[in-house]
Amino acid sequence: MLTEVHTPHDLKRLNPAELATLSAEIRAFLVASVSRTGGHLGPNLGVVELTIALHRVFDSPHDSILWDTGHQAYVHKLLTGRHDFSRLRQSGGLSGYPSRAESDHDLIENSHASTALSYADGIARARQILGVRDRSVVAVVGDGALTGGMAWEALNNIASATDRPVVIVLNDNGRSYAPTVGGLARHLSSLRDHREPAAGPSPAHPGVFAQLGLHYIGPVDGHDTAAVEEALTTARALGAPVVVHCVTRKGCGYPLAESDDRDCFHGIGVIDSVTGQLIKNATAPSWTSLFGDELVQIGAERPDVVAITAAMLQPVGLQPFAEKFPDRVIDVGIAEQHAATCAAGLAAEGLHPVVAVYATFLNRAFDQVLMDVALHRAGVTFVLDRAGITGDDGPSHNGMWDMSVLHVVPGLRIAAPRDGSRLRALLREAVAVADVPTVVRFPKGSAPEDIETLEERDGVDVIGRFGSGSDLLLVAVGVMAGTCLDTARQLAGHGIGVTVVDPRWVRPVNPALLELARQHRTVATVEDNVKVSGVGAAFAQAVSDNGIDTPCLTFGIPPDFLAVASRSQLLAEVGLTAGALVTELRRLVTGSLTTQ
Ligand SMILES: Cc1ncc(C[n+]2csc(CCOP(=O)(O)OP(=O)(O)O)c2C)c(N)n1
Ligand SMILES: CC(=O)[C@@H](O)[C@H](O)COP(=O)(O)O
Ligand SMILES: [Mg+2]
Repeated sequence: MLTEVHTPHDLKRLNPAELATLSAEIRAFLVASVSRTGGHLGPNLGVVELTIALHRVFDSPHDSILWDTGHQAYVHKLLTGRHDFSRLRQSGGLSGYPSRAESDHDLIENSHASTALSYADGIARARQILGVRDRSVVAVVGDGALTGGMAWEALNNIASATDRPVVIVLNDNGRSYAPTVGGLARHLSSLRDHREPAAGPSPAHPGVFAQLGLHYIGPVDGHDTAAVEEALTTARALGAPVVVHCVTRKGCGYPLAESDDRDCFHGIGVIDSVTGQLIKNATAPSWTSLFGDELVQIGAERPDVVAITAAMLQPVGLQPFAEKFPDRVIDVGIAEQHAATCAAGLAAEGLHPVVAVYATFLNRAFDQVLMDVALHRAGVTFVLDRAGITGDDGPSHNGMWDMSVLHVVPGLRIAAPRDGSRLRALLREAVAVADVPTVVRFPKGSAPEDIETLEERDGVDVIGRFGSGSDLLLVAVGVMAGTCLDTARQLAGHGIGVTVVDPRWVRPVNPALLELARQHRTVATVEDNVKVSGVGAAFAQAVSDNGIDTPCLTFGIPPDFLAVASRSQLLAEVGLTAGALVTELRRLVTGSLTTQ
């Protein structure tokens, strides 16, 4: 059946029995394929019937179907002619999120949660202004995404006009990774319990959506294609903003996922689809686990240390801390802005909060970090996992902007550990700071072997000396230390003397680093962050401000979005490999040496 569906129109002619067969085939396909590649299996198993119903009732791409976060759009991709999932989230393969380059059925590529309703409001307003009345706007939003503040800013606007229809499909499976938290989760649960057989436009119980003035249809069994179709048909005919509350199960139809109380196989690696076990098990400990382990030890010594997650307790490594100190972990939902300012409140009362988020998601809380935390000199520590190029999770998941945006925050200190031992040490140093915000950032995956310090210079670690002379000072930022040591070894082979240093704290600039710059003919900084206003730029500025005439070279990620590919492929693409650095540095250093 699935092989015969190339466009949504092919769905419209299927009878209920054929639709049931199609659902089963899609589920089998997802389990088989995503087990082989990794990806968001649980969320997509939960929206099979919902997506089929959507594409039978609405006429994409004439009608706009928006996916919040977009990690649950695999079924949408299958129904819009994209059946080759063999290279999912790999270079040349399908993106793990909607992608306009792949299809005109895809509109939102940003995989940051809680944005779809704002897009929907904008599209609906544009169509009203332009007099376009025959194109529906549908936004699929999860219960987790609905815990994000932006979603409520949008709801407030969508509810502001009864003649500007937006169909909001609430995909309520009761979970983000873990069960969704807060008053909203409780309210949705109460709406689910008032399950009404008919999907009438007026609620039997005026829930929050009805109170806002939105029509409410539901709760509807999100795994009953016919029931969802009926509700969507009613919603479409209303010609007004409406919430269709679909109750679904994450991982539906795959018992290993449905019964997984950790996260219902939210995002899996390569697994054995029969046992559910990870096949590619990393050997070295992950950065995340090292952070989580050290924080537990700190928590035992420091009763003032508390931890905050934005609906990602397990992915950011706070599970062990939560098990040990259940009263000192706060899950705010997908609400990074609230997390930052709530942390400022916690700090104001004398606690030391550790806010653990993925680097890319802290972008969302920049103003809160700047004004609510730093302006108030609050001792909050932000731990940024997935910092730098992550790669396969797409352009909006690379954690490549944090050191640029955070460099303008007065007083804020940034640490970039080069290995697990430095992570442990720098985390301790960070939580010891009570009068300014601190940041510790590290990449996805396994931590490298420890890189020992040859000599410590007032906080700057000299980690390598190669060849003779002081031709080049190579400043390695965090995880780039290994690459810089490889680069230095090769440069020495070409007669260039290199000192490799790790500043550990990259903001503020350490005076000892300036002194080292003074002692070398050339300086180069290498960072897994956007070049623009990153560590290299700030260091070059400091060198200049201090009247040091050493030429400074900056190596980082170019300020552009990166395509879907592996981390290693993208590092090569942006020239952050030893080979590329050697070529570039030989040219630049030799050139600058000859002019001196
Ligand atoms: C701003 C932001 N923070 C965190 C995440 C990580 N994240 C991706 S999906 C997800 C849970 C989404 O839950 P829900 O919206 O209910 O969708 P479901 O997976 O249940 O279908 C989270 C926290 C994100 N994508 N964006
Ligand atoms: C969709 C989303 O934002 C998360 O599920 C993210 O994809 C997880 O990333 P990791 O797989 O690196 O934990
Ligand atoms: Mg959910």
